[in-house]
Amino acid sequence: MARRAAPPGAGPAYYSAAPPRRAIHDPNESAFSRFMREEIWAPEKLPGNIGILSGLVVFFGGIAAVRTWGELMIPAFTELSDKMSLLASSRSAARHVLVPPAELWVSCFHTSPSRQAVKPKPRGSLPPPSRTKLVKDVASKKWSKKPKKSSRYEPPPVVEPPPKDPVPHEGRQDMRNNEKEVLRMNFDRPSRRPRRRSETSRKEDVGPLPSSLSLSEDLDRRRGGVGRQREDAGPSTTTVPLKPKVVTRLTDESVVSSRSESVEGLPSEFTSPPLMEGLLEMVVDVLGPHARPTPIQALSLKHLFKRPSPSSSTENSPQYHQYLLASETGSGKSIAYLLPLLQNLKLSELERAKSTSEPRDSGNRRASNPLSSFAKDLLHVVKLRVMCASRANTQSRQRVTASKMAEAFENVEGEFTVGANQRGKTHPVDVLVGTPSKILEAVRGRKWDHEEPKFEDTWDTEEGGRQRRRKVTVGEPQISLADVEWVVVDEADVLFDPDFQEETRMLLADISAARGHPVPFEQELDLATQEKEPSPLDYPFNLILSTATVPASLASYLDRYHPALTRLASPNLHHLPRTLTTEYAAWSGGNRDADIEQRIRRVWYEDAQNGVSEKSKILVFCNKSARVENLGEHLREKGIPNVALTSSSEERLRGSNHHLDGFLREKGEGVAAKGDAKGKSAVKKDATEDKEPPHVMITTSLLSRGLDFSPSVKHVFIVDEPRNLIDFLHRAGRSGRAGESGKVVIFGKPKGRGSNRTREIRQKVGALVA
Ligand SMILES: Nc1ncnc2c1ncn2[C@@H]1O[C@H](COP(=O)(O)OP(=O)(O)OP(=O)(O)O)[C@@H](O)[C@H]1O
Repeated sequence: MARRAAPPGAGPAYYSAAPPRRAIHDPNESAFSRFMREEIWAPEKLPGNIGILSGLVVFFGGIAAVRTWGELMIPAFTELSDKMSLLASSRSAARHVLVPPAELWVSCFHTSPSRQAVKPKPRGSLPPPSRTKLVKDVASKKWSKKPKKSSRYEPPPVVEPPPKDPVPHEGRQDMRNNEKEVLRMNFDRPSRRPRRRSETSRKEDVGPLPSSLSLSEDLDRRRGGVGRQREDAGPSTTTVPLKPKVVTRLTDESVVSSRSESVEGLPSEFTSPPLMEGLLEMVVDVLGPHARPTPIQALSLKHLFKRPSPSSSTENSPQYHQYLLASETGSGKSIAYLLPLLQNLKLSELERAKSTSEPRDSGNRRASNPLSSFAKDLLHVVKLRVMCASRANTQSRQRVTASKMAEAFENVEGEFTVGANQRGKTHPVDVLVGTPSKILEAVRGRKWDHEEPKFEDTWDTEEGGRQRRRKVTVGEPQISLADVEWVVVDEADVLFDPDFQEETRMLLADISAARGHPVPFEQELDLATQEKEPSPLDYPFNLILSTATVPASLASYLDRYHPALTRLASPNLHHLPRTLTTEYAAWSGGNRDADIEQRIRRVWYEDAQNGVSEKSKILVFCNKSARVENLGEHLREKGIPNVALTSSSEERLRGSNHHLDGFLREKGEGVAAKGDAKGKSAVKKDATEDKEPPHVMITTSLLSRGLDFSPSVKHVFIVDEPRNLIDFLHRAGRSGRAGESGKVVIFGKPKGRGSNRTREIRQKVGALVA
């Protein structure tokens, strides 16, 4: 490169003051020292390099520190995490959705490790979380020496399986199956609301119908030996000629399906014998000349008309039997138990009259059951006297006058005359009908169970006045049960459910005591419990239990306390009547009352299309009283007269039947003045005569049992989901009775939210179709 020339006149200063800056290369200098000199230590680059270098040191130092810290800490955190299963529900939900490290973090963040060592406490008792404490504790753990990991593979320690239960819990699996079954059977959704007592007690109902309702033969086999004992005992060991392995679960597919096959070998007609002439006459009168016995009646004709042989039954130890009659709704169970009962009463009365000159009226009841009008219908010829223990006939409501009693006994056939009960005379009655509580009241005296002290009492009130408690007078017993020979418990599943079982058992025990053979009575008895050793109840009278459904609690009670019970079951038990069809109606998504109204109008339109002159009667079931009232109001506004009946309805509180009379009367017929629910005994015609009778009755499960609406009611609407399948069977069973056609319409949501539920119900109802 050419050197620049010095300006003219420039001296040596020029050269020293501004020498051109250029590197002086040492030819021996290494590349590294040159790089360090020029790139690192060069004054203009040095500050930047120092910055980069310190950054790198911090970065790698940090990684190393975190790694060491992590190695030490993660086992500690894992341990903590395991112990932190006490997480509250929200956090435990987080555990399930978060990936493990996050889970660890969540756990650590919320819980103090000092709590981990102690047993998890229930939520709510934990103190507020303390993160500071966690850090402190973890810090102390950090310094504890970690055992060095061996490079050699060591197999994990062998964990011995826990020893098996020395005594296996019998039935545990069954219980689990049972629970599943309960879930399957139950229409109820799980609810967080605490159950009220009545709801809890109804829980029994929602249980599975038992597989234990097998016929007696099957039952004996399972018990191993009971059958033998019973064989010795005499005729009560009769087995049922239906398929011996009938197992009646609601969803059991193996239930006998062919009626003709199942009634083989049973009487196919009402004949005399076994019926006595007068009774046969009455059956023909009530049911018509072509009536054939239903399966349960055929079973009754075969087994319940056997009179104990003189050898097995003596004056001092007569032979008594226990029967269960179980068959679907509307299958004629009332006749099945009334015929043998009435015939037996009549025959024993005739026998007694032959052997002694004792007058007929002993003043005591000889049978007790909760059904009267039907019995009265049957008794025109055989002349037995029936009385109904209801509010109208007992002193619990108001003073009974001779005229009131005369009214109450107006329909009693035979020689019965109303006596002056008030003057201490007795009322001879052959059949007493009533609820256990009403009969107990008549037996023990009015207000026998009153909890208030039976004396007058006064005390000072807070306001300074004096309060007076009225004296409670326990009434005189009105009847004696010493002569009771037959007891029928109709709707046995209800009368032995937790709400009523105590009164029912108490009444049975009272009758036994009155007859001089007391039986043990436990006030607080859980019928479903298997804990106690059962002591069979041997009542000194004939006992018939009648029911359309047998819940698990009843089956287990009968198995344990009534081993000698003869179980007679129709093949269609726990199914809908065969003549009942099911239909599903969809909510439109708008006003549900309007949907129901539309469906009602459709029924009547179809009636008109089919040439039916009288509109069909429709029974609508809701779950709540408020819903009943609202729907009633809506229909009334739309010009559909109806009867809305709830437990708090005025008429019901008065104990009157007129609401039913109004619904069941035909056009041109007046409302019954008194007595008969069907209005048959209406003599007085009234202003309602020319009015269009209501064709719709809306109610709750209040009317789902025991009432025979046939043949008036052909349509049942189920607008709210019933509590369980048993409830459904009883509601639907108000129609399609005694071989009459009927239809049950079930409302539900076909799509959208709630449609799964509808599908589920449809499936369950489908399983009930015979
Ligand atoms: N053999 C028969 N032939 C024709 N009709 C009958 C016969 N037996 C009973 N009935 C009629 O069947 C109807 C229903 O009878 P009942 O009330 O006894 O049935 P149920 O089985 O007790 O019903 P639920 O379980 O619902 O109380 C009655 O109207 C009765 O007159």
